Amino acid sequence: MVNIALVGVSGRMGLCLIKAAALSDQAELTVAVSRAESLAVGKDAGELAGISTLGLQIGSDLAAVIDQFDVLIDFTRPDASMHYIEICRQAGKKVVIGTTGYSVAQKVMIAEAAKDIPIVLAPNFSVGVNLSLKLLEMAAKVMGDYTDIEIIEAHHRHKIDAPSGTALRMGEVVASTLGRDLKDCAIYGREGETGARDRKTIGFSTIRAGDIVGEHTVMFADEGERVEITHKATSRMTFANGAVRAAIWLEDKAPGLYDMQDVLGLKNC
Ligand SMILES: NC(=O)C1=CN([C@@H]2O[C@H](COP(=O)(O)OP(=O)(O)OC[C@H]3O[C@@H](n4cnc5c(N)ncnc54)[C@H](OP(=O)(O)O)[C@@H]3O)[C@@H](O)[C@H]2O)C=CC1
Ligand SMILES: O=C(O)C1=N[C@H](C(=O)O)C[C@H](O)C1
Repeated sequence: MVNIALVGVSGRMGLCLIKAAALSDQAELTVAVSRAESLAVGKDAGELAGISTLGLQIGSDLAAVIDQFDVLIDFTRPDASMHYIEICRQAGKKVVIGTTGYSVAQKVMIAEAAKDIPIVLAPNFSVGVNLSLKLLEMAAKVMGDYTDIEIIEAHHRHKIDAPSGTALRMGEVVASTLGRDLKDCAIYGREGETGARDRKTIGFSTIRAGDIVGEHTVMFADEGERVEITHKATSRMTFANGAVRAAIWLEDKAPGLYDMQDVLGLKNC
């Protein structure tokens, strides 16, 4: 049994993660933490998530309960997450990170922490998106050099980062398959007199509307035909179940930086 700690429990993902951990027969939720100012502190984690009482009171200090878990799952905000990761690094605890929107410097700090502890970092924990990343490699190999590549993503109105972490990862996978660097070829939106399209660019378009859980399409467009690879998430439980699966997978892993492709065994497919 893997003992799991959750931070950011009152967030959209936090609430789903409480349910996913409670439903798992290989994991147990032993720690639930919110920001000190959160109204969730002191409540029962199960009641907060709208399931049965779990007998687990939500706290506000991860370091104080460091001996009570094996793996931390973090779906919060970049700055908060760096704080939680550092606490785990110092205590030798494993971490699953779903937070997106990190700066380049923050990503370097996560890679540094992974020299001391095992970390799974993934912008998307759904099986379908990780399968899509493999399909994108194939599509890029077959059509990428002669098609226009566009990535379109749609999310709910509360999302604070853009493009989504998943869209950026899709762009990185396509760019690296084609021997390009996403930094040099990404176009983040267009306006005004843009000129004709440069074939080597990868375009990103972002929609923020209503309660869309998460939708991604990558288009490989030629004259006369186009291929579109699309993933649509309709429930956040798909991400939460994937994160709990990653936490269980981490149990016997050595320090290092892993992703959901490692967890699903898709790396060498
Ligand atoms: N990898 C994946 O599969 C997925 C990743 N995500 C990512 O997970 C992250 C969280 O998403 P979501 O649950 O929708 O976001 P929410 O805004 O609903 O939740 C974030 C939670 O983080 C906690 N938090 C800690 N510090 C801060 C802070 N300084 N400001 C605000 N909140 C803080 C809060 O919980 P509390 O008060 O309890 O501490 C808050 O509720 C995002 O980066 C999102 O992109 C989302 C879905 C899937
Ligand atoms: O904020 C979200 O909601 C989501 N964020 C992740 C991302 O940025 O890719 C994954 C998912 O699409 C939902």
